[in-house]
Amino acid sequence: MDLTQAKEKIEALRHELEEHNYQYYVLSKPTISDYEFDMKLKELEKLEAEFPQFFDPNSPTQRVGSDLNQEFVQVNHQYPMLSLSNSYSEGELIDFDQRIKKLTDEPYEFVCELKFDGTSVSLIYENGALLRAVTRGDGVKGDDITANVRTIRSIPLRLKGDDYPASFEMRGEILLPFAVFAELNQAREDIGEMPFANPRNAASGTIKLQNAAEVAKRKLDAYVYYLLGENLPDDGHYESLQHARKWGFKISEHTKKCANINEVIDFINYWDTERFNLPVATDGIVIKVNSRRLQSELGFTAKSPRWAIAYKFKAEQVSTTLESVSFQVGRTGAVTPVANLTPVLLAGTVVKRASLHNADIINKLDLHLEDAVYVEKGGEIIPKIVDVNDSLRKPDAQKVEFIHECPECGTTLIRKDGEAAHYCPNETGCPPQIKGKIEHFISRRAMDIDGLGQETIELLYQQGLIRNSADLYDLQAEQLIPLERMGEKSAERILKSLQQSRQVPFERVLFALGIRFVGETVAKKLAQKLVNIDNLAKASLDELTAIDEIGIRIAESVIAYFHDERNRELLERLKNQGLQFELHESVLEGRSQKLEGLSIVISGTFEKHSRDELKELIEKNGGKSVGSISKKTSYLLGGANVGPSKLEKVEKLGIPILSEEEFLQMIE
Ligand SMILES: NC(=O)c1ccc[n+]([C@@H]2O[C@H](COP(=O)([O-])OP(=O)(O)OC[C@H]3O[C@@H](n4cnc5c(N)ncnc54)[C@H](O)[C@@H]3O)[C@@H](O)[C@H]2O)c1
Ligand SMILES: [Zn+2]
Repeated sequence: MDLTQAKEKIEALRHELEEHNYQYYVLSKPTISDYEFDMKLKELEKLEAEFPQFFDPNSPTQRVGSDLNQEFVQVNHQYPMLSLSNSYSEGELIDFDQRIKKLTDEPYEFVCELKFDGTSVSLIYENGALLRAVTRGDGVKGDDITANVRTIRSIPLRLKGDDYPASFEMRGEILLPFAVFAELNQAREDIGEMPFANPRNAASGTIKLQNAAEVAKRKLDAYVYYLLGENLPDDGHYESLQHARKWGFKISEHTKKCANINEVIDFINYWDTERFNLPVATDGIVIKVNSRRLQSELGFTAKSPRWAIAYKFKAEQVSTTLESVSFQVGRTGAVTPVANLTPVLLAGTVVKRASLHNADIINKLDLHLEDAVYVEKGGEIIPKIVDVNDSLRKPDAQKVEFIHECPECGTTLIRKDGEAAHYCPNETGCPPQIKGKIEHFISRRAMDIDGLGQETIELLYQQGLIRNSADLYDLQAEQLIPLERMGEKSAERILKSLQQSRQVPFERVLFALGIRFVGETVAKKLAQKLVNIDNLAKASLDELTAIDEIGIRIAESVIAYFHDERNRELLERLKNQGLQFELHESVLEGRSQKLEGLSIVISGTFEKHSRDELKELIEKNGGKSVGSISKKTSYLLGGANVGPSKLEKVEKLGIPILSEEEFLQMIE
């Protein structure tokens, strides 16, 4: 390779890696696997070492990938938040041990920790209280996510005991346990939202939401793993963590002290498969030198500490045969292909099926029946097919084709522009969709009908007693009692609960209707803004998209819903049954139009109200709360610590700044 070629290659790699960093850290939507990313990074590192004349401090090899986001206030880290160097083999670990031996004469121990796969956070404690929580950002400064972090129950807001340092920093990982992740994705799929690819992306996406109440609903969890500060209780990192546990921090019980690198390797081998029994995603093991004094002697490179290394598990792969592909229709009509495999042992469990997600993936793999396929189990729970060994393919093998008709009702499937999934459009006539809609309608967060579950719905459907949610309200005791596993008592309970559901507030009724993309939060927004169903049915695209958080996709879906004659009939019947289709009077109280036509940006921290409360006040008084400053912004509602870039912008555009006091006077 000559100099020009090297320079070109280096620049191309830097550019490509920067793009992947952005996809991964800012958008939480990576497009290549971590392994592929790390291999490209290593290639760049090698080239940069070979051609030092092209050194650049801004290269992805020299900096941690940035998660900074303009919507948050940024704060400088007291201690830089770095990455960890990665290794994928025992050999690299032995090299790591050798490098330390060269740098010091004294004996040392290692601490092995699970590498939790989430998003890192810095927590600042002062006098035993959580003062601030900040993301890693670009390593030097991060986004202030304190309000969101306060909703995580495993992060103590007040510490226990009295022997903690007056001021210190705790580092940890915010994550979403598998079970919560599965629930969240189910809820997203229920309303036709794209599910998250894995728990890590879900956690990093959640922690950057603008609405702390929404974050609280997602039930994030966190482990902490590193203490920083001046007067720490112990020189040992391991021992410090044991103290911190007594102060109320959640520390993994699987942290272990190891006397030498061989013990480290044993620990790694044990967790290579055992990690699949954990309730949370892990992607490796972190190995740290225990003594802090030695840590500071060893110091840092530009990007990572010399006293620690991450060993990353390669996702385990096995080869097996693809027997057939079946197509499942979900409750929103989305059709999911599933691969049926010759059963094979993978990471401790027998795998018979793998997710294929959508038609694009089938085409990309160029799947044929009887193919030898590689199956992998990564951060997700359901394994996936990652590759095909096409050298083993028989010449007459049959290509896997995506179906054109719904396997449940025969309707021709459709695919919307820009969407990967195929849908059965027969919303009111396709059995899984009918049942799915009714199940959603009766669910706890919607109409909350007691005594009715998936099985009973199935039964009532088979008996021809229900075809939509309004049919539920026509059910009679004598129709229910003869049903299998029913009885007078259960029938009574169902009818009573249906009766009570007539009091369920409008916003939940709206959510229960199961309009595509109208989840709980959107339903609430629509109800509060438009007050009753008739206004909603009449609302134009412009009116709908003018509402905070309602984008074109949701607006179009709402319009299409009311456009459908069958939905209008259904609503008429539900109205006649006495369900709530209007906001309750008590909610309407305290509303005004004092801020009509004003769009206000909130920034900084306030004394009397949280940012969420202020947002609600703006909306309650007819104003619009927007995220970023533009020419159309009427005011900046500024508290303490308004970001400098925001201040600069309002000055340039001549936008007046309101204090919290002034704002409250405006709406008095
Ligand atoms: N697929 C992509 O497009 C893409 C893009 C960028 C980065 N990545 C992946 O991200 C990784 C680099 O990200 P990174 O810089 O966050 O490094 P990293 O995730 O490999 O390691 C550092 C992080 O580990 C976490 N961690 C978990 N448990 C820990 C413990 N016990 N002690 C210390 N830290 C712990 C912390 O959040 C810390 O920031 C690479 O492995 C790369 O594969 C992938
Ligand atoms: Zn169908």
